[in-house]
Amino acid sequence: MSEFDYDLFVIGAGSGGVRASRVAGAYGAKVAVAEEYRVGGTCVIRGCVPKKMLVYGAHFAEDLTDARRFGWKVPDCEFVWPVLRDNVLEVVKRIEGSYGTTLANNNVQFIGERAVVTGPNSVRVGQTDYTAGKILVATGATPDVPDFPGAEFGITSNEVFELETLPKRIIIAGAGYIANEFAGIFHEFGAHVTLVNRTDVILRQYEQQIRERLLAISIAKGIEFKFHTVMEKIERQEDGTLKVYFAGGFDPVETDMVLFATGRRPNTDGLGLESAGIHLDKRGAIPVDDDSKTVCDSIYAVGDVTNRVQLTPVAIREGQAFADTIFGKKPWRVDYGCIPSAVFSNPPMAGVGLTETEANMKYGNCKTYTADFRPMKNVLADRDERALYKMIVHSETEVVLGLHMIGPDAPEILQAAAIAVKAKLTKQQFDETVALHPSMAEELVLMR
Ligand SMILES: Cc1cc2nc3c(=O)[nH]c(=O)nc-3n(C[C@H](O)[C@H](O)[C@H](O)COP(=O)(O)OP(=O)(O)OC[C@H]3O[C@@H](n4cnc5c(N)ncnc54)[C@H](O)[C@@H]3O)c2cc1C
Ligand SMILES: NC(=O)c1ccc[n+]([C@@H]2O[C@H](COP(=O)([O-])OP(=O)(O)OC[C@H]3O[C@@H](n4cnc5c(N)ncnc54)[C@H](O)[C@@H]3O)[C@@H](O)[C@H]2O)c1
Repeated sequence: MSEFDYDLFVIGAGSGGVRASRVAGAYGAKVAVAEEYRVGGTCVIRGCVPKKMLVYGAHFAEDLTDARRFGWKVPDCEFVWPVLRDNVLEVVKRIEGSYGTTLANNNVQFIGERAVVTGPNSVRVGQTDYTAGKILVATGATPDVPDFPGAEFGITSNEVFELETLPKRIIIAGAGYIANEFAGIFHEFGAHVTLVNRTDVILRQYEQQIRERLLAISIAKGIEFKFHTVMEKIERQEDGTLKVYFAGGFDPVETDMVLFATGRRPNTDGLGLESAGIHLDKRGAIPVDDDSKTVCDSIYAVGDVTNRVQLTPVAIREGQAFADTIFGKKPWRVDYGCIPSAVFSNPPMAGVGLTETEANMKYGNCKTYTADFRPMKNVLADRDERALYKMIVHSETEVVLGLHMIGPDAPEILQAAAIAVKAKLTKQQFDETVALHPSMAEELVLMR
């Protein structure tokens, strides 16, 4: 008999926590997972999954317009938000249910409440104390909302999926992932979208030419950008609309909705980690080593709460590596090199490996190749939107160091190409691959 109630107690049933719980359970460990909201976490309930479904739904606005150029007699169409919203929420509920079933099938005990750490081997849920050989903190992150008068009148990505009605005008704070994805979504739903950003750089971590192409296309579509400013105050007016004031001499603007997309901070408030001697970094994240272990030998942390890479597949890998290493006797570590990522903006962009600036800093002058083209579908649709692919290549070895793209289906194309970049293939090996014609992806092997 173990001296503890559980071999593993997981706090948070999101991407990282569910993977770690079910894999540890499958290895025969006695596992409990506590979740204060809904099984599935951010990705399933109010992140990647419903977001992607809204991206699909929103894109019909352009598809239906383009269809006429392809010979379809499309009558004037009406978009009914509650239908899309409720269908998306229904699918989310089904996925949540299947996550619960997976936990049960792997003998993981589910506790639907908030848990806090009370010591190296103990947690508290409500009035009940539990002990565990290992504790895994997988509590994710939460929207970081700037503090200024009236900020409470804005919403975050937590609320955006359940709106009663769609705004006709929306101001989005931030110019990162969520801001650009929802700018595309709301614009296609017919709203006037304004993005407000402290600098004039959007999606800073992406390749400059690619993000500049997104900015140019977004502006051409009618999305408005207010750069070098921040919101200073929001007032709610008698008719329910909002008046937003900006720093730096910009006139106030009336709007129906404000969405904060200003980053996500680790969910560590009141989590009791100090009871185990764990101190947070200045972003509130839990510091961990390469095995996701904290300074306390019995406590580990994975996913957004560690603020390493805030992406679902990374949280899942960290959870899997933890469970394999600790409960499966198969130790391995997550490799953070060449993580592909995408922004589901309109059009979407995606990238893997080094940007040109990063590559030049690391290796000196690198070679770059680009393909700047109008996708065939856009030609017939008479849509003046060009795709751009960019490859960064080591000047001596010819190894492809980075691949970046914007255009239709860029995330789908990049996932496959990321295998080649991760495998350190050379430009010549790309070129030796026969093009698949006609496709957009063939540009990858035809770049000059
Ligand atoms: C709008 C949006 C879109 C996104 N889109 C993408 C995308 O397209 N691709 C991508 O890779 N990533 C995307 N992400 C990021 C992705 O959702 C996260 O990186 C991922 O969910 C992190 O997983 P996690 O396990 O660390 O945390 P989470 O999935 O957030 O899970 C943490 C869980 O812990 C629970 N919890 C917190 N504190 C406690 C406590 N004390 N007790 C019990 N339970 C607790 C929370 O309720 C939550 O369910 C998106 C995020 C957002 C917000
Ligand atoms: N497609 C995807 O994979 C995807 C989609 C959505 C979210 N995510 C993940 O979720 C994380 C959070 O998304 P996000 O868009 O909120 O963050 P982000 O880090 O991508 O962007 C935050 C933006 O807010 C700005 N900002 C920060 N503080 C501010 C302040 N006080 N006032 C004004 N502007 C401020 C930043 O300059 C930046 O433009 C992302 O970093 C990403 O890891 C991923």
